[in-house]
Parts: sequence; C-alpha cells; structure tokens
Amino acid sequence: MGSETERRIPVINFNEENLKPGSDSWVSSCKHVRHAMEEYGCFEIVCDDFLLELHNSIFAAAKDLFDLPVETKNQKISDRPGSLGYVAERPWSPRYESTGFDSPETLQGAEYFTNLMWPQGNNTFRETVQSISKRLVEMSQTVMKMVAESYGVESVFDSIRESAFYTLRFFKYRTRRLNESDVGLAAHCDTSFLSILHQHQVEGLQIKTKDGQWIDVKPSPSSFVVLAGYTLMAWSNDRVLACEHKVTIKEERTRYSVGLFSHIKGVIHVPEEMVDEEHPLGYTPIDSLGFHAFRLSEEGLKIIASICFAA
Ligand SMILES: O=C(O)CCC(=O)C(=O)O
Ligand SMILES: [Fe+2]
Repeated sequence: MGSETERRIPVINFNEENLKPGSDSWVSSCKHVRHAMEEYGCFEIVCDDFLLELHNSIFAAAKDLFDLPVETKNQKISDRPGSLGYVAERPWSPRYESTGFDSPETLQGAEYFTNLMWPQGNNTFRETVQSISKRLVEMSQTVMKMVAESYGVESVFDSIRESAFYTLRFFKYRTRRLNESDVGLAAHCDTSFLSILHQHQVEGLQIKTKDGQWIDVKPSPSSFVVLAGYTLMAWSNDRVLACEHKVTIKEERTRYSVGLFSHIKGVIHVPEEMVDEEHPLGYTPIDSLGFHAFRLSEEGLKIIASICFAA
C-alpha cells in the first residue's frame, strides 16, 4: 500500500454562490458532496473568505493550551458518557496529545472550558474558540443539509440538526524521539456523524481510498477536511462508508491540528428512503452516544484495535 502524493481527495468550494439553497450551483454542489462522500467518505472544503487571522489565532490558542501544565489539562472536563477529555502518550500513539470540550460554539461552552484551563480568565482564547467553532458548526450543518437533500430526505435534516451537538478538539504531535516511527496517529475511523479537520503548516493527515491507497491531505489556511464517521455510515445505511484516516509526520516539527466533531443525541433510525433492493436495511435503531461511549471504553478500544489497527 504505497502513498500517492499526486492524488487528491475531492475539493468543493463553499463560496456564497454555491451555498445559496435552491440555486443551480447549490444543487450541483449537493451532487458533488454526495459523490465525494460515496466514493471517498470525505472531501476538502475550500472557504476563500476564511480569515487568515482566525487561522493564525486558533493555532496560537492551541499552542497556549498545550503549553499549560499537565495537571491543568488533565482536569475532568465533562460528565457526558463517552466524553474523551485530555488524552496523551498512549502506547499506540506516543506522540499524540489531545483535548477538547462540548458546545464550543456557545458562550457557555467556550467560557466553561476556558475558565477551567485559565481560572483567571483568557478572553482571547474564549473568543477565538467560539468564533472558529461557530464557523465550523455552520459548515457541518451545511454538509448535513447537502447530504440529506442529495438523497431526497431533506425532511429529516431538521431533526438531525436539532439533535446534533458538537465537540471541538485540539491535537498536538510532538517531534520524534530516537527510534520512534513517523506514526502520529494509527489508522482509524471516527464515531461522529461528521468530523471537520483543519491542519496547520505541518502536513500529516492521510485518507484511505476504496482501492487501498493512502492520499496525503495538504494543509492550507482556508481548507477543511470533512470526514464521514460511523454514525453517518449507519444513518445512510452504508451508502456512505466511514472514512479511514491516519496521521503520518515526516517533518521534524511539532504538528498542530483542530477538529469539530458532530454527534447525534438519541436514537438514529435509517430513513426509509435509504432502503431499497440494492441497499437492504443494515442497521437496527442505534443509540449513537451509547455506541460512542462503548467505543471509548477499555473493551471497545480492544475490539476496535483488533479490527482497525491490525492492517
Ligand atoms: O490530527 C489530525 O489531523 C487528525 C486527528 C484525528 O483523526 C482524531 O483525533 O480522530
Ligand atoms: Fe480521527
């Protein structure tokens, strides 16, 4: 399984024209999104109006956050089952460190996490995370709407949007120590409905295609990678497969990235429009957060490791 650097995942421009619901460009963007999701389980969004200033501020915020003492980062962040909190130096990903919190697009969510990390307050951090999260939530909802419309189930979009909630996570990959490999994060799929990742300068994210090739995703200040997670895979009755991805870092520089993960509260039902002779119903109703919590449990991690990380 080699790496084909010249291949790219589909790129879709999220400019004002393409985002006007009902317009010809909107309809054609919906088709592109469905095609990208079915063929790759992912695509790259290019947002020409995404401010370089916000890109720079979110990664300055990431650095400030990871520079905090471990005891500060390690505090309990949430009571939600399946909430990940702070993660560092796992045996299978010793260079990876990450942390995150729920509802980052709301003042309450952003303030809660900021005050936990900086009891004396840190307005710059709070404003930056809230403002990028609002933008990422908007992107995520646009993709959900496009996916629903492209399958002719726009009527269920409102219920997906209403039951969705969001988690923002920051990632840091320290430089390699003697005899360490270039692995930043092993191959896996996310449990989310959608994940939106944004990288900073040091490349590393790789996406696996249906034919088993790994494609590098190049970082750019105005591009975002949307990945389908297991929840979207179940909701779409396997029309969209969860996107397998990993992080491989060739450069000898610290890598930072940030991601917004959308999750669905409650039970996910496959819409009946997704079921036909070619796509027989593959899922009973699933408690998506229950699945998420299981996957992050000791037992779930063992099972997933034996399926996903074996190859
Ligand atoms: O750092 C990245 O770009 C990806 C992180 C990731 O895939 C994850 O934490 O699930
Ligand atoms: Fe991931």
